[in-house]
Amino acid sequence: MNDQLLKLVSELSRIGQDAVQKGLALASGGNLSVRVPGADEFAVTGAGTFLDRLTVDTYAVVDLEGNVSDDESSTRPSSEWKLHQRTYQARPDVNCIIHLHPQYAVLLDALGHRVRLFTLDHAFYVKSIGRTDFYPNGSEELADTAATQAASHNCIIMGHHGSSAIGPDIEMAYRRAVNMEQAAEATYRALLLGDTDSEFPRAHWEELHHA
Ligand SMILES: C[C@H](O)[C@@H](O)[C@@H](O)C(=O)COP(=O)(O)O
Repeated sequence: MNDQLLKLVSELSRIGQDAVQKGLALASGGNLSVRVPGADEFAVTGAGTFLDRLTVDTYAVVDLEGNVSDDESSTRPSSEWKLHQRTYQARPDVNCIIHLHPQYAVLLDALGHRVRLFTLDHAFYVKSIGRTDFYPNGSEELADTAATQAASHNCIIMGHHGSSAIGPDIEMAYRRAVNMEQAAEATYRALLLGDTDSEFPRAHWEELHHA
């Protein structure tokens, strides 16, 4: 791993810790990846790794063709490496992918409810949410469907499974991931209160995204 990628990996490892503290992934659930902007390879967490126990040795380096670099360590890449690879192929502007298991977002989606955006930050960071049906982890179908959704959404709910949040850098991808789950929790509470349609005012939507 070159120095630039090493620096990004240590920043990403801190995000993994935070995500676990927030309950967005349990045990070895979830996987994270990052690349140096413009690079044709990315570092992805290893299969079965706990996101709050990441070190440089728990990452694998994979190129955009799917070749795993074997000169660094014997770490096997996440079972979801194709999800990361296909998303980077679909979005050259994206340099970080955060796959977590946020419970409110997944539950609402499984029950057929749309996650609504209520606050300025939900609307600004999340903007829109794509979704996929359930496909097994590591499958071509999951990787391809999520990458197709990523062409028009920065946040995706993977049915009965988890989420994928993407961004030009680690901070933006994580802001999107946590705001999507906060919006999902707010939607859940709104439904408990009997509200089925409130959300961030459309009148302010345009100015928000063209500011
Ligand atoms: C069954 C896995 O936990 C699945 O949910 C996968 O998507 C995941 O989050 C972690 O898989 P890896 O440890 O292979 O990254």
